[in-house]
Amino acid sequence: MITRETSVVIIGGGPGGYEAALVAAQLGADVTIVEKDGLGGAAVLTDCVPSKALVATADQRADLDIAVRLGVRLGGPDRTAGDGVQVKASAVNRRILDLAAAQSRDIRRSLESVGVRVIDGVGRLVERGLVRADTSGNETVDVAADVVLLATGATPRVLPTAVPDGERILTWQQIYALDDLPERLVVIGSGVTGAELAQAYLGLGSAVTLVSSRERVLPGEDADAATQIESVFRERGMEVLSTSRAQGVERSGDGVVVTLTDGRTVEGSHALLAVGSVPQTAGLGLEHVGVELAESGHIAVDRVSRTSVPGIYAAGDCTGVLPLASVAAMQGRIAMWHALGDAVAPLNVRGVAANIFTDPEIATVGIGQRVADEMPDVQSVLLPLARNPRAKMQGIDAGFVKLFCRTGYGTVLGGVVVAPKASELIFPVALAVQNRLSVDAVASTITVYPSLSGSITEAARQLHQSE
Ligand SMILES: Cc1cc2nc3c(=O)[nH]c(=O)nc-3n(C[C@H](O)[C@H](O)[C@H](O)COP(=O)(O)OP(=O)(O)OC[C@H]3O[C@@H](n4cnc5c(N)ncnc54)[C@H](O)[C@@H]3O)c2cc1C
Ligand SMILES: NC(=O)c1ccc[n+]([C@@H]2O[C@H](COP(=O)([O-])OP(=O)(O)OC[C@H]3O[C@@H](n4cnc5c(N)ncnc54)[C@H](O)[C@@H]3O)[C@@H](O)[C@H]2O)c1
Repeated sequence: MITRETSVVIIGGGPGGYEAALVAAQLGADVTIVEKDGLGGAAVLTDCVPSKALVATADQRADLDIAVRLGVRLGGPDRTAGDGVQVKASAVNRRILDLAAAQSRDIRRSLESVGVRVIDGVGRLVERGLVRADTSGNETVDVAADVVLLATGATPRVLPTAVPDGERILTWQQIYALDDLPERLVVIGSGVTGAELAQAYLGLGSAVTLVSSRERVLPGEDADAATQIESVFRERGMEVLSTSRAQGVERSGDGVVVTLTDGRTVEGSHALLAVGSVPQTAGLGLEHVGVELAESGHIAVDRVSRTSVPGIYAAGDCTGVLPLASVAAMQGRIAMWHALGDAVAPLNVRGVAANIFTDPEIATVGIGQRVADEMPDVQSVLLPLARNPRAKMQGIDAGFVKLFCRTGYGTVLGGVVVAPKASELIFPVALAVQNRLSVDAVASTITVYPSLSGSITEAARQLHQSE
């Protein structure tokens, strides 16, 4: 039985930390959260939320191009969508920062409303069961803890030869301070962050060069999806430099020069580093209590978020399990359910739906092509969206639905959707994967006509397993 005296101290107020705090408060614990930059964490203030708001702005402009293809004329008979449409970066960025700040305030309000004590400051472990916070008001506060949750996130990786200056050599956390749109942006790194932001700036009107260290962009993703997105990038005028690694970036007059490892150089007005993240574990006092780190520097945890030290849990990007806000939040909740004796199921990353907010979006759940290729009893089908009647009406010419199922049984094991708003379309596939539904169960569900989700039931129909 939990008593009010169970003291939970959480270091880090991102999704991993604040969602855990809400659960711990609900279970009757005495909860303190220590956050140094702002509630909501990097997810809300600099990473996930601002980037998705920027993408939403770019999408509005891209929709104008579709409108013109559908016969809409703007401003006169010969005007194309791009004519006269301008993006005011300062207004876009102001809106994004305001939106992030408002979300951070909402999170503070909801935490305080359930009695969570919020300390604005830097937290660290002094010994097992004791957290010290150096507050923004220059005080030192010690809080005794029966349970500690470390949810300190990660920070952008920077190259020693490309030191961000916040003006022209930028991390993704610094782009919202710009007053003007970069005229010629060089994005270094074609992982999810690089791909999303490169396309967003292209859509807003910047000339963009993407420096991709691999043969294709989004190397970790479904190859069919990544190949299609790279084609879209190139068709819309992005310069993609494949198998190119940045050696360093230097300022040069009013711009930057990016030197590649093969000696070539790329000039731009700005460079954006999107070369991954490093876990934020330095200075946390982990060595005082013996919390083990993995070789990558992440805090090692099991599927119920336990570290190597009893009573100390960790969640989110500092664990490196799967760097998504949704997963961080679930790891944090699981930690509290486990620590406070509530019913808990271990984290299942296979059921996690994820989305890349390019245009079109790429949404995935369950097994992917790579795993499917290694399993002898998996069947798959890929249906291009171009054949879908709704897609034709909406002027959608790229995208597809791919489904994986177990041969014989027909159980849905995974799927990939490449489409506008794929993040919404993946839900029925996620529901099928999570609940082990068969392709026949999906196929027998009547969808709206015409709708993009019709392609999901059609793919399921094509995977019907005959006796
Ligand atoms: C550009 C970008 C876009 C993304 N988009 C998405 C998306 O669309 N969907 C998605 O699911 N995920 C997305 N992610 C990933 C997502 O942002 C992270 O998985 C998520 O932020 C992890 O949450 P967290 O709580 O672990 O850490 P964070 O959100 O980083 O929060 C950790 C907090 O801890 C604080 N902290 C650190 N050390 C201390 C200390 N010693 N004392 C006090 N406070 C401390 C930090 O200041 C920070 O506020 C994106 C990531 C990036 C980089
Ligand atoms: N929509 C979303 O949910 C979303 C968005 C952004 C990030 N994220 C999360 O964050 C994780 C990390 O993504 P990320 O893109 O920030 O990092 P990443 O590590 O996945 O990608 C960084 C890329 O930069 C490349 N790179 C490294 N050094 C380079 C160099 N010198 N020159 C050129 N390229 C170089 C790497 O090869 C890699 O492909 C994702 O896997 C995802 O979980 C999620």
